[in-house]
Amino acid sequence: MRLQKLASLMKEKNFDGAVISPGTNLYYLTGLKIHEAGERLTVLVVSADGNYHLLAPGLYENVVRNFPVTFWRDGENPYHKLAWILAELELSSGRLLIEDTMRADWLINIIKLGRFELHPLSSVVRELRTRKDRHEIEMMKHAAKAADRIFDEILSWDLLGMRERELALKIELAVRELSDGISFEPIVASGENAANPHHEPGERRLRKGDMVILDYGARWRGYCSDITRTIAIGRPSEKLVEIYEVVKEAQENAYRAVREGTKAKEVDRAAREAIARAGYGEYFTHRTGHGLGLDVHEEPYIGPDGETILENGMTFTIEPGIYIPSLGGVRIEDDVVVLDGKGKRLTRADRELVFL
Ligand SMILES: CSCC[C@H](N)C(=O)N1CCC[C@H]1C(=O)O
Repeated sequence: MRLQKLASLMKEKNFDGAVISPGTNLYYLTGLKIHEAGERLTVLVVSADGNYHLLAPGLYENVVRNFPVTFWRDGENPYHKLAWILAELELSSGRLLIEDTMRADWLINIIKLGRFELHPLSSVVRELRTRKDRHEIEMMKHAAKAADRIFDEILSWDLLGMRERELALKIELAVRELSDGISFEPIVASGENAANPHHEPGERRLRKGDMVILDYGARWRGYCSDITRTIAIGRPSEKLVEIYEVVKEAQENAYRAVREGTKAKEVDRAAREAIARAGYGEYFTHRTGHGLGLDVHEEPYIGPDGETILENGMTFTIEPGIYIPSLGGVRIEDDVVVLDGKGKRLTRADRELVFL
């Protein structure tokens, strides 16, 4: 069904076909769970006429069923078989969409098989994926609930003296117990490390006076959640507590700015203005949010350049932050869906500052 939608979109936009390697687009379009297959060529070829054929390594002979497929075994040259599939689907030349994340060595060999004009698959598939249907939103609610429950669990742990990477591992285990897995490696950033938005958890132990950024997410049936809460260990400096309140207000303002018909950049502006008003504008160093779904970062991006007009069914994060070198940082993040014209939080863990 979704493959047929892709085919009609390709027709509409004058593309002849698509070559799709394993990843979230392949899963979204076919439901096939083919993990990144490493170096072994695995591609789905789809024509704008609605025909499609998978080329997969022999390892999948007992896995892929009821789907038009050709297998190749180790020792064979898979590109000979791919050339045959392209010819069968009348795609030996023309305007082709290529999966954005395809390995460069595959792409280089595919280019040699014909005379193509190549374009990124995302330029077309984004039109299908950015608005989630009811089933997708249910999956995302489930992933978000798991993230909320884990935050409550974290608050019951004895965090004082724990190393960042120990806490990250405990969060990862908790996520894995409640869901299908992590949506990305948890971030635990304490004290001055919290000034780095993408800090990699290390050996630092959590101590009194720290603000600690916790950023993690769960996956449910492929769909991601992504939550950030910042907690205090003991009593941090007055400046950090003030910063917390500024970020909380910025996050709330951005959330309230979410409306069907509003541009993504208006939501970003609402957060950015609150932070600038409080005098911390230069310390908010990233966009306000990003789309969320099968990928943890996808369209629509909620940044100062976000021209996407928000529509019902769009799902994204709102996660302003303030990061001050040598002092630390604060970020608060929720997942939001546009429903009935307004934003609705999917993650709902308490946003008041917790002092542990
Ligand atoms: C996929 S790792 C980062 C997850 C995090 N929630 C996140 O998306 N961000 C943290 C800082 C800003 C934002 C980002 O755009 O990377």
